[in-house]
Amino acid sequence: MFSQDNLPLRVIQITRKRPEWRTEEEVKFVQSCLQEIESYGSYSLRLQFLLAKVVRFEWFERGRVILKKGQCGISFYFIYFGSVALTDDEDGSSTLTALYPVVLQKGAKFGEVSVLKGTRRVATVICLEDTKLFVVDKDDFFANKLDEELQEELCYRYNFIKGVKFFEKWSKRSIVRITNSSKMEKFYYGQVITKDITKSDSVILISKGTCEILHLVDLTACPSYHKWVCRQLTHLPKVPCLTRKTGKLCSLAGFLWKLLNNHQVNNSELYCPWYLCILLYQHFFPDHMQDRRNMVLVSKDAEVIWLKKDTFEKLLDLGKVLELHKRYPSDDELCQKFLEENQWKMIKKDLTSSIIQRKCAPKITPVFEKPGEHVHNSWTINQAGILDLSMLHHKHQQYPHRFVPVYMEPTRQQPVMPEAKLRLIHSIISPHTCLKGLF
Ligand SMILES: Nc1ncnc2c1ncn2[C@@H]1O[C@@H]2COP(=O)(O)O[C@H]2[C@H]1O
Repeated sequence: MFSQDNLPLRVIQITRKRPEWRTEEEVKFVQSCLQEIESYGSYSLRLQFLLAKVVRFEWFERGRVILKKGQCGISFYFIYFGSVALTDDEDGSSTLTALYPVVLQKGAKFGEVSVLKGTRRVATVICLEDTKLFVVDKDDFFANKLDEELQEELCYRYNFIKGVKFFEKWSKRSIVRITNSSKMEKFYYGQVITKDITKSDSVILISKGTCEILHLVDLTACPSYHKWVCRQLTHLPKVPCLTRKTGKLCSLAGFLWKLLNNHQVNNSELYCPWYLCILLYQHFFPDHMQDRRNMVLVSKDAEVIWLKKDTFEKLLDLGKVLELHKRYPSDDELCQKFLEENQWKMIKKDLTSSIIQRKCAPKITPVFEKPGEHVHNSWTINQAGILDLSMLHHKHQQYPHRFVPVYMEPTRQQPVMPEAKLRLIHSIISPHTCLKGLF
């Protein structure tokens, strides 16, 4: 069951219990719901868990003063829903007259300054609308050693950022600022960190482990792929899709052949911050240097630190940022790499199968017969995501593959291209002379 703003009522019930009465499963549930709050989500998972154990829920009406300037700090607050204004007077009345009062919205936190430093409140906080808050009391905070945890994590982030070569000339003050606006997160092996780093609003530092940058390449748009296919199929008597000037493998145009191109980055590359470039160039480089291709960042058991783009931008020496520019390989270069790797994969595959079956293959034989007319209608992708160009030759065999139309010769009955769905391919088997019999 959810309240009006999607806060599950169960969270309210759980947070009414004393911390020691909450089960681990309940605390995890609260933790997952509090992810909505940005400032909470910026803590490490361990700290989030500890906070979820002690938070309690509170609801204030519009106009209510939550805390007053000059009081001792006994709690701090996360805004789950609503907004508050900060004022310098005690009753908050100046919010009505101030031209630009400081307003904190859903996702922000406040009241932590006096709690952590043991000082008096530096401002009065008043609700601008009905506001839902999660409160952490000072006693619970210190009893659960959250201050130590908070400090330890902050130090870790600070030291890590300070150690990155890119930041070596930054002042201590700037590093403290960027550290305070950063957050740390751990990702499992294979977990997507961001679907498109070029659109990310953070700069990502990899503090532990390795990441992969994956980029989808449309092979049909790569000249290298066209050349390669021509080379592979030169012995075919007639392949209209390759020879027609306007055709240009037009039959493949409906597909996006998936090429997963791995570019690995890890924390050993800390001092070679090209991985920063990937994230930076979209925002900070001149237009002609920008690369807007979609790139997915995937964790290989990585821990990352997100730096807020806005804070980073404010502190950044834009003159220096150009030094970070590095060109990412073009799609055609990625395609070439893929084809090279593919060739090696296929040699290995052939070698393995020829060793396994060598008794049955006494001499080198071309495996494929001349193809018939049917070849123009279908190539296949098998269950393992392998595009099998050699299947063109097996006209008599019925393979349990899903057939993918490649080229339909325009006839009167069938003048249009067949519908083709996007397919993933991991490698390509091409017609070639088999290694069978060599060993
Ligand atoms: N300029 C500001 N921007 C954001 N938050 C502020 C600002 N000034 C004060 N605060 C918050 O208002 C809170 C008032 O109580 P504290 O002094 O405990 O902690 C303070 C901060 O959390």
